[in-house]
Amino acid sequence: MDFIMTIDSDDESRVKKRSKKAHDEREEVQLNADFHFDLSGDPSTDIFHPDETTDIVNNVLKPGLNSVSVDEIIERRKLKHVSKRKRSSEHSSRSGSDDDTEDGMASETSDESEEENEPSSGDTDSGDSSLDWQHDTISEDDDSSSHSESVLEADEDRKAEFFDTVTPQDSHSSFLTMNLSRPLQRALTSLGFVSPTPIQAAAIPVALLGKDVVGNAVTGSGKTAAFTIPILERLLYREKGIHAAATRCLILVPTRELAVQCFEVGSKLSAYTDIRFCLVAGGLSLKSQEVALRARPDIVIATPGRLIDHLRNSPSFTLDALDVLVLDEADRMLSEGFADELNEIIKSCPASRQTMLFSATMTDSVDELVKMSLKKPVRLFVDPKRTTARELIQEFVRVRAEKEADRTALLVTLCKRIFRQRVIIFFRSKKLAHQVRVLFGLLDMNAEELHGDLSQEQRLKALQSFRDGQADFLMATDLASRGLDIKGIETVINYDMPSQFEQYLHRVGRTARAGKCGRSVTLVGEGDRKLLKSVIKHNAGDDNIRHRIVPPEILRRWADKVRELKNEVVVVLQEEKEEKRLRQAEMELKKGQNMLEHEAEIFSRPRRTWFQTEKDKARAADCDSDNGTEACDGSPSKRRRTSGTSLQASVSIKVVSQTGHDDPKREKYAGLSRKAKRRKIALDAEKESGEKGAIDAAIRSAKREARAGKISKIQPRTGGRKKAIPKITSRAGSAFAQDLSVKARREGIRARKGDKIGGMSRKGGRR
Ligand SMILES: Nc1ncnc2c1ncn2[C@@H]1O[C@H](COP(=O)(O)OP(=O)(O)OP(=O)(O)O)[C@@H](O)[C@H]1O
Repeated sequence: MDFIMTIDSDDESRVKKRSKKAHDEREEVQLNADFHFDLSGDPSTDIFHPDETTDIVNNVLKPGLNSVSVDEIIERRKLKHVSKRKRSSEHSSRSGSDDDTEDGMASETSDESEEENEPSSGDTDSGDSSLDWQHDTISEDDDSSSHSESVLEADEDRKAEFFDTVTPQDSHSSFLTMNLSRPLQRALTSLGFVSPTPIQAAAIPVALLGKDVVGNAVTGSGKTAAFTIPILERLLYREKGIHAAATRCLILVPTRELAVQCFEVGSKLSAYTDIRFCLVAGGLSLKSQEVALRARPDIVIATPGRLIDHLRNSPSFTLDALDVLVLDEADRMLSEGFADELNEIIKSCPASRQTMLFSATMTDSVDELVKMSLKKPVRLFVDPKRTTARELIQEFVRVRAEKEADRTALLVTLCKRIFRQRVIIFFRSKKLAHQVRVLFGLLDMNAEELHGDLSQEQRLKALQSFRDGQADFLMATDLASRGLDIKGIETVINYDMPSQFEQYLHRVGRTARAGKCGRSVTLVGEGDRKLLKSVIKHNAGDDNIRHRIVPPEILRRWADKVRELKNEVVVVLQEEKEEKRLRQAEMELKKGQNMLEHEAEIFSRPRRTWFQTEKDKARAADCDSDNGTEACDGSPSKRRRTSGTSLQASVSIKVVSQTGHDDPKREKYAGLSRKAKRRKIALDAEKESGEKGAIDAAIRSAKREARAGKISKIQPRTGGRKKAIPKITSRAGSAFAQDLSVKARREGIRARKGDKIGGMSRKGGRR
């Protein structure tokens, strides 16, 4: 069978049209004659020898310390370079030589365009036996896959027992048939959302039933709106007024960028409502978040660490009135070592909540999380097999073992000649992403970077610049691989193959979103054979796989250029480091001055606390430093293993406690009401930790006093006749006193203060 297509001009037409020149520049691409992999070689190498830059880059980028940006340093270097060249060209013209030009790049480009008009003869990878490569790949895989598929089937049966089988009766091809309130309909129209995506059509009615949901669909399929719409619909019916204000929904996401994005989507969808959101992400001002949380926003969108910080240290903030918990990109949160944080947060939520868990990829640890935190969830796997979007064309460029040193030149060649704008490039390490960004800058290519070595401010700025089209390239680590929705990304380039297939899916999922076309290009090293097989196997389209070959003579030209700039990159990094040191010294000075001036005030502030003890924290930090990883970025397998172990440990504790028998704590408080249990826990805590326990208990009690009623609890109207407040005890009574998915013909009705739900009469609304 022939699976891999040759790229010809027709194929290219699926990518957004570029200038004719750019189009003409595309190389002739042929199938590889003898594509052969061995399992050695690591594509994730430095662009330079590691010794040359390790120290420099490791120490260069620290949050908010650079007074002079890397762009300025690059410009400075370029200027120096140009004037040097000018001098040497003057010198050579004086000496009668005409073999050099004023600007190296100009000569390079004109030379290259001449060359590009020539047929690309001499391709080392040309030939016609790519079928063998493909055939070999698929047949090997088939043997092992039959076994794994039967294991999967057994797994599916096991899961079927655990999940709810509710299926919504109507299939919705339009939002209009979902009976959503008018403010929501208006927002959907203004966003241009006419029909729900498959995951939205499946999830919204079920979520309105109040069921727990596990949602899985391919990247870019609209999962964010799938959980936001039902939440907003419900909140329109919440009780209102100053005493009713409470945080009723919590959306947890793994990265700060995703939190910001989710906040934007939520704000747009709630534009015509009075529902208030609050963004609680790390890296942003703690103080202003505290102030915002004090006002008890309806929905909090948070990253786990920062949320815990507020739970522990913002006295008025509590999750006691929470009705809905959303875990978005749950597998990423677990793989990034947030298992303990998630446990802590879930413990702080009322058991009566509705929980929705969404991700494009599901892992075993997510299964465990589902088991421990969801109640008989409805499983909505819109796309059961792990696949890419149908509209995605996936290209692969082979990097032979002996050509690994030219990987960067290969990337530069692709970006100079073919993929020139709206390109996101993924790297395994922050260091490499930064180096290549500097190199692109020196090559006059407009690039930004996005990874965990930058301050939050720098990260958001880079993202905005790329969104706005000011930067053509975004150099990113896997920090950006999840969930980010940037309009019009044409190409995703994987500088190196990620270590896991899920990671690959998320990376390439940054393009070809919401039914649009897109292209991914992956540089495949000799050691990536296994993953390449998975990718080809899970390809969703019919003929979406391509093998691209870069003409070697052009590659050679760019490789020379990259080598030439090597020292320049090192100098830029060195200058950056010096800038940073200077800035740090300034900061230390400022810090010292502040201490002298405000010592009394600073020491009078209460110490912030954390859910882990200092010992636990140190242990976790030790693990991190052993693994050479940093939170929230990159994802070397070792860290993943550690997190996995930690999750398993915490999961096993939790699972035991669910079964009930081996948990002494559960035995101790068995049979008590929730309120009595809390009181007892508070007393115990007080006994255990003396004064600190007393303070904590006092805070808990204050929070309890300030807690608002549940959404459906009707408060007496002020000024009017008092009505009896219905006592609601059950889960269904709290958040979903009625099945909101079946409310008939009530479009256009806004919830009003005092309206009743749950089958009770409504004032001013047709039912
Ligand atoms: N019903 C709809 N009609 C048209 N466009 C939609 C609809 N729902 C969502 N979109 C658009 O689809 C894009 C992808 O949505 P979203 O980011 O929610 O996808 P996702 O499934 O969460 O992706 P990922 O798995 O990568 O996080 C967004 O630009 C969004 O505006």
